[in-house]
Amino acid sequence: MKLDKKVKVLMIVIISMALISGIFVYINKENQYKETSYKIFLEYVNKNMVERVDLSDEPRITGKLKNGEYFITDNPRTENFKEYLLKNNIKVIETNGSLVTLQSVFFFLVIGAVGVAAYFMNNNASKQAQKEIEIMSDMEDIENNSNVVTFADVAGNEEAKESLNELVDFLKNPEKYGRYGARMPRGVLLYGPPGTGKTLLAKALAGEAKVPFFAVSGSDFIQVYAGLGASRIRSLFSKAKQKGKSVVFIDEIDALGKKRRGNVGGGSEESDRTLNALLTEMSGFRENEGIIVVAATNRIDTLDEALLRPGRFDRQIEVGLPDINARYRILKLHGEKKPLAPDVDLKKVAQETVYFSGAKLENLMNESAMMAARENEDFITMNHINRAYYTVLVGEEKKDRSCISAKDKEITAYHEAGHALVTKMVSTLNRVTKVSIIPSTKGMGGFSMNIPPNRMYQRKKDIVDNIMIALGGRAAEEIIFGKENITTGASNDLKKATEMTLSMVGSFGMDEEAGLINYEVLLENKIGNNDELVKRAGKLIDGFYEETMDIVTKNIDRLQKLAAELLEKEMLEEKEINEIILQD
Ligand SMILES: Nc1ncnc2c1ncn2[C@@H]1O[C@H](COP(=O)(O)OP(=O)(O)OP(=O)(O)O)[C@@H](O)[C@H]1O
Ligand SMILES: [Zn+2]
Repeated sequence: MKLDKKVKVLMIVIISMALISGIFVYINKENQYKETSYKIFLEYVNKNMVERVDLSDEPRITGKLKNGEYFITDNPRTENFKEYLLKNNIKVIETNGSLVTLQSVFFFLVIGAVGVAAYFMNNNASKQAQKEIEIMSDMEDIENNSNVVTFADVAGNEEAKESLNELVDFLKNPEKYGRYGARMPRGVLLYGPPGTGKTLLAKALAGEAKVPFFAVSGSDFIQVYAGLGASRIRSLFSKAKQKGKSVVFIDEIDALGKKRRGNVGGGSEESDRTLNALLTEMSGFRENEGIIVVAATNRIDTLDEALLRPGRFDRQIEVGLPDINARYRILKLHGEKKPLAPDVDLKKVAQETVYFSGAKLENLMNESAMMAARENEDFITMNHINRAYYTVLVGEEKKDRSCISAKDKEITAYHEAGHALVTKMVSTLNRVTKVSIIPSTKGMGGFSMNIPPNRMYQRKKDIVDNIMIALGGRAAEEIIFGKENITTGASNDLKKATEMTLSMVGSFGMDEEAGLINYEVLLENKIGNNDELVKRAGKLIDGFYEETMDIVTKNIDRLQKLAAELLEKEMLEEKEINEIILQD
């Protein structure tokens, strides 16, 4: 098929999309469902203000008030919700989906039809067209200064904030820096685990300097219609230049600028072209124009070095997981506008949320608020937070547990008790803050939450301890139920133990027999193979398992007691666990 025909197909698709989304927006405007929190909705019911509710299985439900207004709120999906409504004299209309979902079904049907039509004309064109459409839709919200974010909205991350703060003055008075002949960085790279506030920091930089914020994501550029990625980059920068001073944010930059390793694994031709366009644009604007490009990635080690050269993303700022103080501040920040009960101890919550990112902490506070609202409580209590903690960590509690046999429950109880027991036995400094055998909807049987002491470095002993903790579940299963009856429940534990053992031997030089050689370097340079490493790690892990079995066997009374308590209460708190384990 010739290119001009492809372009025609694309045009048709884009025009029909524009028409359809026009209709869609129009319909939506007509109805104007007012966003209403569930709590307010209940107030409306109590005040006898609700005329009708459209009941469905959807997560959101709609309805009409007696004053003629339409509203939309969360569907509580409780069993007697309908009865509750009827008792309050409200008309209930059962639908197989609210109007809004009907609209979207219609919407998607039409997209589907257009897509299929395009498919018949040309498979490739349709794929690209779909992508184009996605890109079109997110072009619109590129610029977004409606709710200004400032550094006050970012808790913790003090070093990153300080580093970015220097740039605020530059963004405000670029001329001043020009006068002194100072060269400001064009690009800033924020790197660190997901959800640690990188996007938030970039927004805050723009917010503090009171300049516009333009955002795109590297993943939007994957497999774009040939040449489109590059032209999109150019149009993004020309937009930014029009505004003069601004912050351009590129999330997931690794999708664009992956390290090129020979010919394999690296970026495609297309992403190379996009990356080159980005680099050209970055060196294209004058030094003191007042545009700063901020990029974010979860993995700085996979980035193409071309991106990190001077004059590009030469200022690199790590945005790490929050420590206990930062966690406390993040929790406080997200608890500010929420009615917290006096018994809520955010310091304690901060202690128990090791490895939680800012996003997870925000999620924890939000889940707690949702629970309190669902239960029509006046305040968010510690109990809500504890339950939300569970949800954030492993997913919703499975409500219907009738299908879980007594035997499965027993196995889970011994397995988790095994982890907890070994945690406390290998080091008295380890804390076990919760053990649970409540199954989650994500398919998790239970968990044992332990907090290692805060240390900058991990010692060899710490790693070995952690390997044995991971093996504790399987060891308990084998000792109680016998070699033939061990289960698949330990597969995740074995994965962790294997990873730790491999790094111990292959990366950290912590095994005398294997020596100090780093296997990653060898494999990267295609020297030798990893047979030796695998053999040695396998032998070590078997040894650790034997030791773990020893620990569990010697403490079998404690294991029995823990498991019995777990079977009775389903969830044990730190105090209860310590009482059982530390008795003599
Ligand atoms: N330090 C923090 N202070 C306050 N809130 C935070 C912090 N870190 C994360 N959050 C909360 O988490 C949300 C998500 O964070 P954000 O999107 O900035 O993370 P990110 O590092 O860009 O993640 P990703 O790498 O997944 O894109 C924020 O909107 C905010 O509510
Ligand atoms: Zn386990």
